[in-house]
Amino acid sequence: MGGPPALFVDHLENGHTNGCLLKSQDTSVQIGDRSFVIGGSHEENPLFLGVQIHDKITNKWYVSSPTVLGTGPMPCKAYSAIVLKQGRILVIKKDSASDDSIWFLEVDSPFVREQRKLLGKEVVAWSKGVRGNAEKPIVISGPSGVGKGTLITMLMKEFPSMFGFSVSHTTRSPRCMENNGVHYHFTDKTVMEKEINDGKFLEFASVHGNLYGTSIESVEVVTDSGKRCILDIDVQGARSVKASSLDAMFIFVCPPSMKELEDRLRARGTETEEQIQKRLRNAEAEIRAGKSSGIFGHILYNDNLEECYKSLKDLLGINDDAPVNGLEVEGINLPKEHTATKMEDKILIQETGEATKNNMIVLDLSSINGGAPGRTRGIGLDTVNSS
Ligand SMILES: Nc1ncnc2c1ncn2[C@@H]1O[C@H](COP(=O)(O)OP(=O)(O)OP(=O)(O)O)[C@@H](O)[C@H]1O
Ligand SMILES: Nc1nc2c(ncn2[C@@H]2O[C@H](COP(=O)(O)O)[C@@H](O)[C@H]2O)c(=O)[nH]1
Repeated sequence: MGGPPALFVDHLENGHTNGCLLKSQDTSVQIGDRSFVIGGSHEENPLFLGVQIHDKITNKWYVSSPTVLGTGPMPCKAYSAIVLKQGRILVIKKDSASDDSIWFLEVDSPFVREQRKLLGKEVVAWSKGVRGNAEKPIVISGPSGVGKGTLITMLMKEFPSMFGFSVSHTTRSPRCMENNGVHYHFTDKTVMEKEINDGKFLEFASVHGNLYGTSIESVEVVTDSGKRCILDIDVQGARSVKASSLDAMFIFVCPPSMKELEDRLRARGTETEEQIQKRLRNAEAEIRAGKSSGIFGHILYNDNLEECYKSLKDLLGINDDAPVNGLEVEGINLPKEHTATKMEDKILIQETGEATKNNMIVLDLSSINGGAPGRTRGIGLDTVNSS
């Protein structure tokens, strides 16, 4: 984005900071002692909308743009920006596609504060606004070899358009039947560590001697396709997700016995004897944590596979009559030219310009949930004729 134009500073110094359009395509909002200027393109990724911060007390711009977490919106002609509670800014893109019009920029939400502490730098996070209440993502954990992957494969095969798998990153080598980008994103430790440091991961953990992690993008890709996202991750990762705002359902899968777990791991034939021993040692601690940590709302025993699969479907509220198709992703169509006004938890969007039909769109934000990393769900939408 380069240095901010003097025009910005003038406007900020003159106090025209709350939702006021600075240039045809730039908007600034003030939260506490800081102004957030939204516009142009991001310093490191020109495909994304830029964000810069101005400190009112020192009257100085932050030297570099904040680290941006999550996939942000692409730049467009103009934006409205409205300050919400909990350090969030609602960003409405003008003249954009219906699946790309509503975004939330978190500048001081609990997630952003935690990430700022963790990464030791200034951070903001984007999440796209989604209409209605999509079903919660599902986190499935359990010791290696218990059958998580088998159960997930069965679910995805039976309901291909209802569920989508969050493809994790890992530093372990691929097994012979595994494909990059399908089973995992296979990567190098140094590359993955850099990406973790850049805030690209929702969670990560060292598991059985390798690094594994769920990128924010992996979850977003599934959510955007309208499918319910499934994460197959270990207990440490589940703990991190529980602490995030993903608002997921947590399921732990137990083996019928340690002997059976060992037999399954051996029969799978994918690990060396040394790796099997390591996985079995870790399994005991994982099962203890799975049962007692309070992370998991549901525990399944995978003894008989068909019975366990049926219990999983019951838990997820699907049975043989369930629709095979996933949810339609409903867009939010906004007039090209409009003004946006906040009234408590509602945003009134009034069409302007010559072709106005006196239609007002009301965005109801009273039930929004989720947020960065991922999507902000639960936006209500109403159209009112104001003539
Ligand atoms: N109920 C079951 N009875 C017998 N064998 C099973 C059962 N469930 C799964 N298996 C077998 O156990 C092996 C391990 O299953 P799977 O690979 O799904 O485990 P996982 O929990 O995903 O392991 P990891 O965490 O290492 O990825 C596979 O060979 C699978 O076919
Ligand atoms: N914390 C995370 N754990 C993950 C992730 N992806 C997989 N896993 C867990 O690792 C073990 C081993 O998997 P394997 O494929 O090597 O057998 C297993 O328990 C998975 O649940 C992740 O992204 N984050």
